[in-house]
Amino acid sequence: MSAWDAGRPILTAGETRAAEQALFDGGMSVEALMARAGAALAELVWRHAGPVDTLIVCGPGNNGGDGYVAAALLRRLGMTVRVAALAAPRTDAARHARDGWGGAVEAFAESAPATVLVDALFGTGLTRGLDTAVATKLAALAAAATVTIAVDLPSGIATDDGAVLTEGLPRFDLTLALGALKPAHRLRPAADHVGRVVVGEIGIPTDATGLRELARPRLSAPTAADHKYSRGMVAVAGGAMPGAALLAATAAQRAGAGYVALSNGAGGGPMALVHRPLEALIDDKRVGALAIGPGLGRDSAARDILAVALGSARPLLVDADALVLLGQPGLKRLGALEAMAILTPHEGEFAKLFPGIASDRLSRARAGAARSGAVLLLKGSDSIVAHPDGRAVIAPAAPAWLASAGTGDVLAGTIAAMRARGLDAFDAACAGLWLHGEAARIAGPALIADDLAAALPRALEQCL
Ligand SMILES: NC(=O)C1=CN([C@@H]2O[C@H](COP(=O)(O)OP(=O)(O)OC[C@H]3O[C@@H](n4cnc5c(N)ncnc54)[C@H](O)[C@@H]3O)[C@@H](O)[C@H]2O)[C@H](O)CC1
Ligand SMILES: [K+]
Repeated sequence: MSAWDAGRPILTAGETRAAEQALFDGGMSVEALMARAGAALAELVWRHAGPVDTLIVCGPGNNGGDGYVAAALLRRLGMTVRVAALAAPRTDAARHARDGWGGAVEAFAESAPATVLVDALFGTGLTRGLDTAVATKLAALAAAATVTIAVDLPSGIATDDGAVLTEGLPRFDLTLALGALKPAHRLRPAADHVGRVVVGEIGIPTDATGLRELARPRLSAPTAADHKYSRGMVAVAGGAMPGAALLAATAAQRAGAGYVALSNGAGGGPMALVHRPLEALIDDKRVGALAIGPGLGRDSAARDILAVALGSARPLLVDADALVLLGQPGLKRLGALEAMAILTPHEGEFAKLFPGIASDRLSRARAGAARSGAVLLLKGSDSIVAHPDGRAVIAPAAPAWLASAGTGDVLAGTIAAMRARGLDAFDAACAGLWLHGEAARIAGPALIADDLAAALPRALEQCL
């Protein structure tokens, strides 16, 4: 199974509508689908909040409809549940759901708080931020509640690009993603508001999506037939700053590569690290990944080293300074390489390499991959891996302790080890990203990049 198949599907608002439409075309009614969504919501509220007083706030669309259905089911379970509406239902299905509730409907603006707040104001149909009075009231109800649950999405975030359109939007404890995850559940800043996300399976088809969540890679342990080269040989092209290249090389070793060689190193590092000139490495067909960028520097020597790497036939991982030096001519050469390259820019490096791509992070990562013909990993607290064919993977938020010097070098070395063990460029970037995030969780607070490399074997263990 590739990294692609393993991850949970993520659907945009348009893809969700199309997937629902496929069910309707097959003879299902909107009401029947809403009944499933409402049942999933009622079960979630019952399981996570228990029989305490609950307020469900409903909007005019089908998100509100889900709320009415759940209210009726929870009342049947004996729960004390109240419903408040922002406006009367505007869809047939939502009207049908409100009729099924049949109980009192309070005015949203005047509704009193409850222990559990369920936000069914707006979901994928949100077209703009909440009006100030609505946002203020929602925030007050959330602040007074003990448990806050959002239906599909917290009302006030954009489904597809992760933007928060509403000031003062509460951070919910739980979000029930209906049918599938949406980009906003994983892209920041929206993802900061969703809390724990539970996917409610309502039977919509999800296989047509081009976007998935990063999943734990499945990696095999070496067998008796393996030797150091078959486990993966990594070359790291060092430069002016030996520490960063050493970190990348050490990470490649700790991520399971059987043989790691560093060029232009200043010596030092693990005794098992081999020091060899770049010229000797680029013609060595056993080298399954050549990482360039960490510690490369930006001087003329760095340019020469990059030119040598670009002229080699080894699968490349281009990071840090090498991304900055690459420029447009380098980018063109990358796309023509036989082995697909991997680029690992952070936002600043991305902006230099791809001037004029101003959009949300997901679209930027996809456009960068398409333009370069390489797999592009856009680093950040919500890292994205994009393939030139349009597929993309979003990583769940990584520990913020990763924001420290050298952690990017460790990521580069980890991905290089995955590439050298035989994974394709996309799977290698995904696997390395997962291991890196897990190593950060293992290393814990105040980690330094060295700790991260040291924690990689324990992260790797979870993938065997
Ligand atoms: N489509 C289905 O069959 C099912 C959908 N499910 C749930 O429905 C929502 C999406 O429903 P939809 O009716 O398309 O949109 P919303 O309920 O999110 O709201 C649309 C409604 O609100 C108006 N509107 C939009 N933004 C604002 C705003 N800022 N202020 C005021 N009004 C606004 C807009 O004009 C429309 O009238 C999905 O998330 C699921 O929860 C079910 O899961 C299954 C069936
Ligand atoms: K909602």
